[in-house]
Amino acid sequence: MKVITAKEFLQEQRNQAEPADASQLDAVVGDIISKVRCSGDDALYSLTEKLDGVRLDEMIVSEAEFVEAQEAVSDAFKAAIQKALENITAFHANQTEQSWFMNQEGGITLGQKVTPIERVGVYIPGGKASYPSSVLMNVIPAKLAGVKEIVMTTPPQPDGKVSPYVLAAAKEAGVDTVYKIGGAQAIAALAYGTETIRKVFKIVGPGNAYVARAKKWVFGDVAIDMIAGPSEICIIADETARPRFVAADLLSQAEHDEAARPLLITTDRQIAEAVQDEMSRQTEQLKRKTIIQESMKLNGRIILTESLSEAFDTANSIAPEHLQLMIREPFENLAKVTNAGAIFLGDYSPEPLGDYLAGPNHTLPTSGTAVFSSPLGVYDFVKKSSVIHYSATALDRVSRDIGSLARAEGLSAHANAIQIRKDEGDA
Ligand SMILES: NC(=O)c1ccc[n+]([C@@H]2O[C@H](COP(=O)([O-])OP(=O)(O)OC[C@H]3O[C@@H](n4cnc5c(N)ncnc54)[C@H](O)[C@@H]3O)[C@@H](O)[C@H]2O)c1
Ligand SMILES: N[C@H](CO)Cc1c[nH]c[nH+]1
Ligand SMILES: [Zn+2]
Repeated sequence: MKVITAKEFLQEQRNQAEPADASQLDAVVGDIISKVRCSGDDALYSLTEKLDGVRLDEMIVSEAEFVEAQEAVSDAFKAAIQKALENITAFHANQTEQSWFMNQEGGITLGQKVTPIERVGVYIPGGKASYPSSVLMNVIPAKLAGVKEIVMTTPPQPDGKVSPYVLAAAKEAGVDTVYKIGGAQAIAALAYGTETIRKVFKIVGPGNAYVARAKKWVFGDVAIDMIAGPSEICIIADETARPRFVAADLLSQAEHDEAARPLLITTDRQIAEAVQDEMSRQTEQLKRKTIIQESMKLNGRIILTESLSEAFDTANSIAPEHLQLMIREPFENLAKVTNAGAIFLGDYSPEPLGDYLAGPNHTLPTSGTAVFSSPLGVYDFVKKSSVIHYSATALDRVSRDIGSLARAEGLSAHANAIQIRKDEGDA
């Protein structure tokens, strides 16, 4: 990976404008969305044949396919899914919100009513790898929020089936229906509906550039969780960090995608060199070597800083999806982190722990959006309504003020709705 100073890195970031292929991506995604809107299921079948190389007879996963999947996965996998499900449920249970009401003198009741979104669509990526863990991370908070119907869509494998791991996780998590459709076409189907796929009210879940662009496109017609970009990891390491661990953790995210971004920020040149060596050595042993090497070359950086404080400033300006603190006193320095999707403290809290099993969500803000957004949670699956009740006496007490405000805005019908009640009370 390229070694640069913090100053050079920040300059490099500023120079990075919109990627050159953005308008081409827009054209491809726009075309897919309009095909799905115009031709519904027919478009889904033909796009799946063209883009995934699979001629589907049926897009809904059948009960027999679920049974086949349960039989295909090992007991060890089932046990691991159970453990992950328990931990994710326990963590997210803390996020549930109740409706609340407050009473004020004179017959006033005010409140906030929390209602689950009725129907949600979950996209699970499936192009380069299959992600049963993402099924749990996206479905469990929706279940805890009380969403009535959860549908899932994911690309078919070359044999026309969905990964048995993904199906087994979907069954465990309580997904209602699974569709074998991927990419922008799946997002369009969830957003606008087709003969088979019913329109949902919110779409959640990560995906590649086509999926992300499609979510941006349909936003407004339907709600979305976020625009999730390629995976990112940023590690702050001081001289106490263990190069073998640092290298392994950087590689763990580099293997997702050529566009993944592994970043190391360190105050120590020797650590930088040792991590470089370790990364080259460990990469040789890994299955997804080509993807890893490409990601390290394109987006991997080792950033040298003068001090730990400069390291934190740099990390905060990156606002990474995952931030690992592999420094002498991680807890004591936690307050210095202002922008990060998830923060991992110490040598024994590697990022994959959070990806699979610790409990917090792994769907996190990427591409710097941690400056304004949060991990996926139960709060993403509810909406709130304000509740207002005034008695006749309570309304009478404020009628003059409302009248003044309404007249100031030139809205006499507003004033009238108040005055008419006052007149009746006075009569
Ligand atoms: N943030 C998270 O929580 C999280 C979790 C898992 C994966 N990820 C990320 O999700 C991404 C998954 O990407 P993926 O590609 O493996 O799976 P994907 O399911 O997102 O994309 C595959 C689909 O892309 C479409 N596609 C491929 N080439 C196309 C083309 N030329 N034109 C139009 N459409 C095309 C196809 O329809 C295909 O079904 C990775 O970047 C990974 O890092 C993120
Ligand atoms: N690290 C990914 C999010 O950036 C999530 C994931 C799923 N499986 C493995 N990793
Ligand atoms: Zn990961």
